Amino acid sequence: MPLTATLPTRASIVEVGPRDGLQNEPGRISLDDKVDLINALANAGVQRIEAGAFVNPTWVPQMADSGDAFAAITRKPGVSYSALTPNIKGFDRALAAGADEVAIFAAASEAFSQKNLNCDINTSLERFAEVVAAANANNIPVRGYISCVLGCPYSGKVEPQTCLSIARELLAMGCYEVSLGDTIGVGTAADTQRLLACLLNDIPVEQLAVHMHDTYGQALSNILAALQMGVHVIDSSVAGLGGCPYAQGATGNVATEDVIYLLDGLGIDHGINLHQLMAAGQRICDRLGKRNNSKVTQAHSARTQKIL
Ligand SMILES: CC(C)(COP(=O)([O-])OP(=O)([O-])OC[C@H]1O[C@@H](n2cnc3c(N)ncnc32)[C@H](O)[C@@H]1OP(=O)([O-])[O-])[C@@H](O)C(=O)NCCC(=O)NCCSC(=O)C[C@@](C)(O)CC(=O)[O-]
Repeated sequence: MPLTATLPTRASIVEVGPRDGLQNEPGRISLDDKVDLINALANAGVQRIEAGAFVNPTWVPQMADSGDAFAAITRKPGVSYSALTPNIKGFDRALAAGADEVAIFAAASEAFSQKNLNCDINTSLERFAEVVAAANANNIPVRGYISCVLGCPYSGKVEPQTCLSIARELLAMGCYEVSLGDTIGVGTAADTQRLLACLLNDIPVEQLAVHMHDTYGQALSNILAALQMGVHVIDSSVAGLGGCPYAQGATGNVATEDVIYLLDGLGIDHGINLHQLMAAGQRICDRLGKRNNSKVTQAHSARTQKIL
């Protein structure tokens, strides 16, 4: 059977570069650069953009100006601009900023929960339930994340069953979708299949997304494994920006440009203009003075000696 026969015909990208990407940048990022990146992503056709995080600013200083970023972007009709909200204080800030959607983020390991949220998993879920109730009251959709689904930087192996029970709780409290994060990019396609096989016993595929970091170079094969199992919402970060401040050595998410190239090759619709996306990714890398981690952009610029 041809590979494409088993795949979805359309996929949706959740662009996390302005949040997951920039949160890990060591240097200062100007508000103008952030806003320019978010606008450029929307203009390239990205319809779901995680534009900031209303977390404790002493924990993640790069996200401290998220309210200013939301105020300064040019909102494109049809685009959802979302933000991370770890607690009710974060939700109130997101609401005031006009976020279209918020995201709560649990971990599949106690050790990571403590490092990332300063509390255990149960306490984090109690806080999230408050956020979801407030979001429901304001008609704001809530996305749930689970970090460390394929391994934890502090405690190692994570069982699919643990992820399933947290996913069930996030959905039961009112999340419309759960994004499965391989936060440290250690999983392989076989691990991804095992995890999804467990979750799909109980959760409709429409409620799952994958969020693959590329530390071990496995992200695209993990995404292909997920597509083969019907998952069609994929988180990615332009130019492969990022990492996780609480997972030392973890590199960025899979580059959005590389996911788009894969989807194009598989004949899966996505609605994003690859050239505009590459230009947006290169511009933020130039401004940050860092290497572009998109293999597609690297190949393209080696061939043409320029972007665009
Ligand atoms: C959960 C907390 C807030 C607990 O942080 P805490 O320090 O335990 O909070 P607290 O309740 O004890 O409050 C301490 C101070 O922080 C303030 N505060 C408290 N909350 C907020 C807020 N929302 N916004 C602004 N200020 C806040 C609060 O008002 C107080 O201020 P003070 O009285 O001292 O002046 C903290 O641990 C935190 O912000 N964690 C988030 C860390 C983070 O952003 N990590 C990266 C994102 S997760 C990730 O990258 C994984 C993901 C999603 O991408 C998926 C994947 O890759 O797998």
